[in-house]
Formats: sequence, C-alpha cells, structure tokens
Amino acid sequence: MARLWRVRRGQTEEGHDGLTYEFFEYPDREMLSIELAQRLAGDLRLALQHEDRAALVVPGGTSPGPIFDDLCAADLDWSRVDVLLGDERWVPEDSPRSNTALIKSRLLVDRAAKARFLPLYAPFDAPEDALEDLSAPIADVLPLAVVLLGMGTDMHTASMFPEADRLEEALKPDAPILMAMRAPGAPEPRITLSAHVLNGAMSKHVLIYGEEKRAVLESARGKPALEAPINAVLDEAKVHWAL
Ligand SMILES: O=C1O[C@H](COP(=O)(O)O)[C@@H](O)[C@H](O)[C@H]1O
Repeated sequence: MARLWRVRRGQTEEGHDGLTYEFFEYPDREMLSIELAQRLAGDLRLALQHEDRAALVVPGGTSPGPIFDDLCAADLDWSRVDVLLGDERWVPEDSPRSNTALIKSRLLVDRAAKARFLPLYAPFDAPEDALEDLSAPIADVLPLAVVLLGMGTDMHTASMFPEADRLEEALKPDAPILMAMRAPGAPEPRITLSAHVLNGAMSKHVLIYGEEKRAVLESARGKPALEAPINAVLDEAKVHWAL
C-alpha cells in the first residue's frame, strides 16, 4: 500500500504557488507499478462508462516501462481507448531514443494491442513539417481522459524544458495542441502536447523514482513554470514515487 500526503503548496511559507497535489509514496518500484497500473486502468474504465472513447496519454523515457508491462494486461475495453504520447523526440522509430518504439513494445501489446495509437512522429526532417497532420487526429479525441507524465531532473515534463525556445507559448491557455520544441537540455528536436491540453484531462498522474527527483520536485516549490515546467501540470495531479 502507498502512503499518501496531500500537498497544499499554497499554504506553506516556502512558496505561494497555490498548487495542490497528492503525493503517493510506495514501498518499492514493483508495488508502484502494480498499483499505478491498476489506478490508470480504473480511471480509463470510469471514463469509458461516460464516453464512447477515452484518450490515454503516456510518457516516454526510462521510467514508465514497468507500468506499461502491467497496464497492457488490464481488463478493459481497449478497443475504445486512444493512446498517445505526451511528447516525442524527433527521431525515427528504430532509434533507441524513440518513445514511440517504447510504447509499441511495452504498452500496445497483450490486451492493450486493441487500442488505437495516435502518433507524435512522422518521417519528416523537422517536427514543424508534421505538426498539422499529427494534430488533427488529436483534436478529435480531446479532452483527454487520463494523463501519465514523467519528470526529468531538470524539472521538464513532456517536452516542456526549462529554457526551451517555445516554452512560454506552450504554457499559455491558447497554445496549439502540439508544439515543436528545442531546448539546451534536449539532444534532439521535440514535439509536445501543450500544458492546457494536458491539464484538460479527467485525471492526471506524475511518475517519479529516486531521491534526486523527489528533491527536485520539492525544490520546484514556489517557482514559476517557466523555470520549473513541472509546476505547469502539478495542480490536482497525483504524484507517484518510489525509491
Ligand atoms: O525525455 C524525456 O524525459 C522525461 C523523463 O524521462 P525519464 O527517463 O527521466 O523517466 C519523459 O517523461 C519524457 O516523456 C521524455 O521524452
């Protein structure tokens, strides 16, 4: 079982950013994977009780693989689920850095193979060349039902990085659904859902492992999202942590 803290940042002396989120601490990563996958599946089932289809956003990177291994076997009507990444690195699918390759091999298998995948990559030189084509099917599935995000040790989430060229625009309530992004901390161009699209979800979860990321999250307290992009999506989120 996870231990739960409700964090009300707006009421602390250190920061007054007004963000409230729940922090779930698990005994280990295995328990986190099992319980988080059950929670995501439960959120999807709930969404499907009210809507014909439900859109699930997932992160890439090194953290979510084990959750995908559990979630892909969840007993729910995957044929009514649209799965998409929160962000992608602008690399082909055969690159070891492809988030698409990760979810195709670890999430869109087993029962979840019946889900519909909405890509965030197309074989063009730059993400700008594909924005229109990739955005159109996403517009059709909004608002999102369930969002799972990761966080880097630089406080980036999705591909909203500190010092990214278009971060300010991505944080605006009227930002485009999908945006190209380049940042000093990102080795390749990126494509990302914008903050308001992620925040429109029925349920929002953030996955982090290790003492360093826990301390980084704590140090984001009171900072503007331009400096600490994770703060753009934290309000009303559930943060899941294990050592
Ligand atoms: O580059 C990315 O990094 C973040 C965090 O990844 P992790 O390896 O530290 O878990 C990830 O959430 C994002 O989707 C990915 O593109």
